Amino acid sequence: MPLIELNAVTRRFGAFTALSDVTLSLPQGRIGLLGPNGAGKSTLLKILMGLIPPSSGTGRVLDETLGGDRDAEGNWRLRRLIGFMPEADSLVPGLTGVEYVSLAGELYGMPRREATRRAHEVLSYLELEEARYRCVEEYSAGMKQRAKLAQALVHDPPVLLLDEPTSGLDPAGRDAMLRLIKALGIDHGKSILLSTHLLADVEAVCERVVIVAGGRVRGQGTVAELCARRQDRFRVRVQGDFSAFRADIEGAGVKFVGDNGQGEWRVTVPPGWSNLTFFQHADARGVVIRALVRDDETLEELFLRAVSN
Ligand SMILES: Nc1ncnc2c1ncn2[C@@H]1O[C@H](COP(=O)(O)OP(=O)(O)OP(=O)(O)O)[C@@H](O)[C@H]1O
Repeated sequence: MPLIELNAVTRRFGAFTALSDVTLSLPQGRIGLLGPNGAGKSTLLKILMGLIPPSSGTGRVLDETLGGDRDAEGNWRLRRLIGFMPEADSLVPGLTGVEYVSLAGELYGMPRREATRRAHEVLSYLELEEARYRCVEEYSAGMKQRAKLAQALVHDPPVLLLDEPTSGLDPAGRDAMLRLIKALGIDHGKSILLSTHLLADVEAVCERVVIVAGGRVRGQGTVAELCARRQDRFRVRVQGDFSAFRADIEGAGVKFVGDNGQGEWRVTVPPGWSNLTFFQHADARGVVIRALVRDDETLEELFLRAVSN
């Protein structure tokens, strides 16, 4: 059964269209929802949880339908399938870690004893065992994020929707959070939709990625496929009168992405390119190639290419 299926989902807020005609079919597993701020990621997460309906279009999360005339019971079932970690600070001041997470469990419909038992369990799993009787507002940023993750896990849902889970964390805190999320997927079989504007987060955790920008899906595939679409790039440094050489290799399909005007270039090469061709053209024009080093497009650059076309 697919994790998520969406058919032409559109969401408007007044005259503004936050999501436009989104059609997706995503398998269970760890999926990155990647896009710049304002792309529509949070809107999509809210639709997937049944918090807001689509303006038009239909969809499913596992065996629960979205949209249409969902009854209250349907939305309730959907919320039991899903644990949600919001981006905004959702911690309740004055509560200890255990109280906060058990309260979330009770809100999901768990009996109090069961909710408390699970709260201890998930807090220990998320490395908050020592801190569980301290007030959540005294937690460090990393601990707060883990407490938010704990409340998403308390009812043991098969699906986790995580909105910018590394937001506000230092590098060590980020690594810890990403490691925990990945383990939830791999060791505990959770399906994860990780919404983020950070490609490195997706690379660290996810098998698949959906790129959204301006309310539309701009690309999707496995993280491995995305990496394979990276352009082959080189840094070239030449000496001599290079204008004819430049024109020759341009004619052969080389594209210039950087040029300092003094014979230092960053270029992309066409598929099947052999580096020997650089040297043959250089020879023919009496130009010396001083340096030729591989400098492939970063995933960040690839991502920018995807969202800007
Ligand atoms: N309730 C609302 N009323 C009006 N506009 C809204 C509402 N919710 C979201 N929007 C608009 O929809 C667009 C997409 O917002 P959304 O929060 O889904 O983006 P996002 O990708 O999650 O970005 P961010 O990471 O900044 O939250 C934004 O331009 C936002 O201003």
